[in-house]
Amino acid sequence: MPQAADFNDRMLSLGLARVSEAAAIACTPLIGRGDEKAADQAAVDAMRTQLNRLDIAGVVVIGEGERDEAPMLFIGEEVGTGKGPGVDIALDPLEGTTLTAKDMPNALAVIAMGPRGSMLHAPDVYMDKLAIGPGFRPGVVTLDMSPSERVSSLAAAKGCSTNDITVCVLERPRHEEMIAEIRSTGAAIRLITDGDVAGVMHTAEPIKTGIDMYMGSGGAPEGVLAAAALKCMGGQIFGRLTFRNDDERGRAKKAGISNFDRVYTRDDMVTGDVIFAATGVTDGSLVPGIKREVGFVTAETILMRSKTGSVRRMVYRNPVD
Ligand SMILES: O=P(O)(O)OC[C@H]1O[C@](O)(COP(=O)(O)O)[C@@H](O)[C@@H]1O
Ligand SMILES: [Mn+2]
Repeated sequence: MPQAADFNDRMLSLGLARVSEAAAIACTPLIGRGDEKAADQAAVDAMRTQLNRLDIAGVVVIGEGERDEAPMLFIGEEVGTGKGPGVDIALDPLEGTTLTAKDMPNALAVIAMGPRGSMLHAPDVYMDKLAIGPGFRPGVVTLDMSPSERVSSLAAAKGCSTNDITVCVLERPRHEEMIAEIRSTGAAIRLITDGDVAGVMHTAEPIKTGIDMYMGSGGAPEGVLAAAALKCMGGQIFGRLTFRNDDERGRAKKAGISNFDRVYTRDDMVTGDVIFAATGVTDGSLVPGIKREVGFVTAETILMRSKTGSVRRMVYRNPVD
């Protein structure tokens, strides 16, 4: 099998865009139809078909779950034609199933690819996350700081008041205390109902999105995908796995994790070069969603490579029946 040195990300990245594109387009008839499962299934099927056309010897590292609970794109599944470089794949065919079912903003089809062995095998548990965009010294905010310390430290680094900071947070009962503490600093909070991959990515383009920092817990798999995105866009992300019970600790052990308290940096989660593609399903601040007009469907993909920091936006318009 060709090794990491053969990871030709220039050409592979173009193929990757077709994969997220196919997943997003497959959701088209299911946007706003109230059926999360059907939307997710459509995205998974389309992503898998397209992924298997790529000349890679891929292994799904971040996928739809373990083999027994996910019929397709399960963790460990081999994908691609097998006739190319050995690669790790992280994917979330529909990141924001509920957002899609309700036609709310920021649902994405997401995939990232790196050389074999370069991505954290994150179990399907929660991860406490903290992210900021590019241009700050390492450690200006850390997971060990309290939420208010993070806001103050970031404001000092930006040379602004805490009132000028906006933090993005998933609206969940588990975040109530954190939200109250952030509010006590005078910072603004952009509450999102779902979709923390987009939430984290928003910190990398603060002028466009108005978001300076992301914090709170969400899926660990989404943490690795967000780390892949920030590796391309610039920015810092920290993640610490959190466990609610022994079953979840067992999942982590099975994934090869022994230190349960470890704080993972962006480059711990994604250790090598990575390429990242996300196609908008519903309209978002970073990428527009699928558009339908009679006879046509249009999809927009953001495609990025960490090696060069290049960002491509690809608009695809295709006739449909
Ligand atoms: O809804 P929970 O259990 O708080 O989990 C949060 C996770 O779910 C999401 O909001 C949506 O993920 P899916 O649409 O892939 O299920 C993620 O962005 C986030 O990491
Ligand atoms: Mn998701």
